[in-house]
Amino acid sequence: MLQNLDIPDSGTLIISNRLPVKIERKKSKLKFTPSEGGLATGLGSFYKENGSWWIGWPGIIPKNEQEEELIRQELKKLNLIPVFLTEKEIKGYYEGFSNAILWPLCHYRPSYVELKPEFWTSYVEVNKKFAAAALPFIQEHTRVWVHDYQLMLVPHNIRELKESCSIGYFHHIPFPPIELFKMLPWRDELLEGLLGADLIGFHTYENVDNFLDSCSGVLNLQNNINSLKINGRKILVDVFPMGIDYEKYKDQALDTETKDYSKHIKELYHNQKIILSVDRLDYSKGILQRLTAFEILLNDHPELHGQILLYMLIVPSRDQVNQYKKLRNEIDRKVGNINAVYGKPGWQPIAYFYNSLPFHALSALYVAADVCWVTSLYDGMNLVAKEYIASKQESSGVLVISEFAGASKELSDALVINPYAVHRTSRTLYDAISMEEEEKEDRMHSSQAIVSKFTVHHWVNLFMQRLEEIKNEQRHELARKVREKVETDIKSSYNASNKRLILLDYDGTLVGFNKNADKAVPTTEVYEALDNLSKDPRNLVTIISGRKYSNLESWFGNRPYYLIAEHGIWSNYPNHDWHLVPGLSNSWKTEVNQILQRFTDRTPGSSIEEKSHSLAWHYRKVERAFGLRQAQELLQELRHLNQVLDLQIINGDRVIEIKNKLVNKGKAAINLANEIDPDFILCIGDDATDEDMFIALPDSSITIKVGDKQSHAKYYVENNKEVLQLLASLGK
Ligand SMILES: Nc1ncnc2c1ncn2[C@@H]1O[C@H](COP(=O)(O)OP(=O)(O)O[C@H]2O[C@H](CO)[C@@H](O)[C@H](O)[C@H]2O)[C@@H](O)[C@H]1O
Ligand SMILES: O=P(O)(O)OC[C@H](O)CO
Repeated sequence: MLQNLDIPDSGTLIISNRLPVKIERKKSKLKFTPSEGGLATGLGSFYKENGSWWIGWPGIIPKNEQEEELIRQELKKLNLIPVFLTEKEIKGYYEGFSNAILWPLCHYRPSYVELKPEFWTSYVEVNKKFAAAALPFIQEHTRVWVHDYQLMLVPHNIRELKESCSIGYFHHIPFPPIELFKMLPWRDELLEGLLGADLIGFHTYENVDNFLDSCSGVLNLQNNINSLKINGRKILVDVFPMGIDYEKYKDQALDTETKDYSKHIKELYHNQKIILSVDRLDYSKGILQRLTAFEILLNDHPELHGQILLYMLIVPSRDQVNQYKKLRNEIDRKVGNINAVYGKPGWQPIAYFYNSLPFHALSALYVAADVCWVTSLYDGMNLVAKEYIASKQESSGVLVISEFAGASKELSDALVINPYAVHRTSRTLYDAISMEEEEKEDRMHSSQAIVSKFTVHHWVNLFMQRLEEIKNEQRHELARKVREKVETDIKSSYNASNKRLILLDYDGTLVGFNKNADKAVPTTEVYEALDNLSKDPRNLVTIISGRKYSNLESWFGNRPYYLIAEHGIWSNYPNHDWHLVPGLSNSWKTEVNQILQRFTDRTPGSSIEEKSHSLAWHYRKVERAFGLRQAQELLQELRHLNQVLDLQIINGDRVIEIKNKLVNKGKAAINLANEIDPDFILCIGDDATDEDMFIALPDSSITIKVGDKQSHAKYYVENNKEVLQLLASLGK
């Protein structure tokens, strides 16, 4: 058994379902070959260079312990650590949950999903098995990189036991829209599993969006510029389009052996334009649609008979999963049919191969092909497209790629198709075959500029850089968090002072939010904490809120502390009589109210609150995503109007408030501070409006934000419970 690997700082512990090497038993001998599949081909060529190690399944069930040990030792030489799966685990975890639930769901095939609870049980167990296999090699400083949908629970499994290590996760396939993801009975667990990571990456922006939508819709997590907060830990979600090892494909294409083999292929199919497709056998690759489009081309262009060839290379994949078995039969039938109908002596329109090719042979095919044709119905990235481009060093060619492959977003000089539109696709294929040399070269050169820059090395570096950045941010955040040390410092300056101003926001700071604002009433703990503080004559406790003064008066009117309402418009300092800041106009209200009314009529669940000198549009009860969208539109309209009215528009927590610019919490707080001239100021708030106080108060003030958002406050606490704990501890 391996123990305590010495992974250098430059290295990473990679964990994926499949190792980049697969082992097969051929005539009772073990054969080690490179795995197919995007992740293995992408990272497999260079992970060892920086001292990384890779944990995964070698694709074989050892006959006995002796064989298992032999495999371990052989793999160890390649920096690989095997996780062996039993037949039952392969059925339940790999073929079942991974490839009969997650794969079809992520590729928009809900009807292929087999929601069997036993698949989930196996998935949970095997994810634990992978995490357990990794744990002995993980120190607190180790960088762990988990890959793909088969291991979505592993980040959480590792995080539970290794709190501070860096964990990245990359999802190589699409992430479905929330409507599909929500179908899964285990949706919460899967998301929570991923959120054990510090950085979560996807190939495209669309996937990032879908994932964040699910986090918000399923777990009710709000994101802030692609970052999420879990148990006080900040997590980043970002786009990292994967590249290929460009130099490797380029060099292989220029190799003499490759060129000779490519020439041989050309001679074999002399006078025929070779249209190449290369994929794993998978319904997501649009193989049937491709065959239909090719048939249409043959039908519409009899003059091309004998002049073109579809060279279709398919690598066997997941052949024990129902939908894959069916697909294989359908492809066999369709290819046979097209060849039978259109073929003639000396020419078959389709050359179909169902096997895996060694690298040099694949490279020769790329070199020989006049067109590379990618028809994915949905594909995370599609590396074949990029491999083809890298291989076109001395020969020309055209890439025809589906708009549903992630790679199409980068390769704008390729011919982009909708593979479902089979007639149009066949016409695009015709254009590709007949394209002028000059245009081919132009398009290929621009594509090469992109593929050679955004390589797999670039991808790894970028991902690791972002992982380090987020870890640094987490460390920084930790220092800002009010914990034992910070609390002791606050207490000692509190104890050393004689005139203390304590400014407290109300909603989100002293009490939690409630969908019904009237129900967010003060709790016994709130009264206790504030009463306790007020007992000390050196303290001036002040609640400073956006609420109407009537609200504050009804809850706290009989208390010794002071109240400031409507962001500073009303105050009962110094004699507990309410008074208004003079000179404020309300003439703007009618016009703004009309706009708010229009949005309220269009947005079920939203409401308008009229205060004496402000208007607030609440959307806490509106379906989250819809509410946010409506709020964006409303903000835009209000800002436009505000060019004339010159009001303050506050984008708060599920509320947009419009008020006179002359008053804000910052001005109210500093005015009060100037009047009483305290030697200690504590100010706590959670909202955008509280930022005005954090900015306006003197630097010596202790400012605390509730919830760790971007803030001008010096410190933060997680929630209102922590606020009350802190206040209670000061009162002691
Ligand atoms: N017959 C054959 N012989 C030898 N090699 C063969 C072969 N057929 C295919 N391959 C190789 O297998 C790889 C396939 O990678 P793809 O990106 O095209 O799809 P895949 O679905 O496996 O990858 C998943 O991961 C990748 C990487 O993230 C995403 O691009 C993709 O969308 C996602 O589904 C290529 O490197 C290709 O060269
Ligand atoms: O053959 P599989 O099932 O390991 O799939 C390989 C693909 O790269 C999955 O992303």
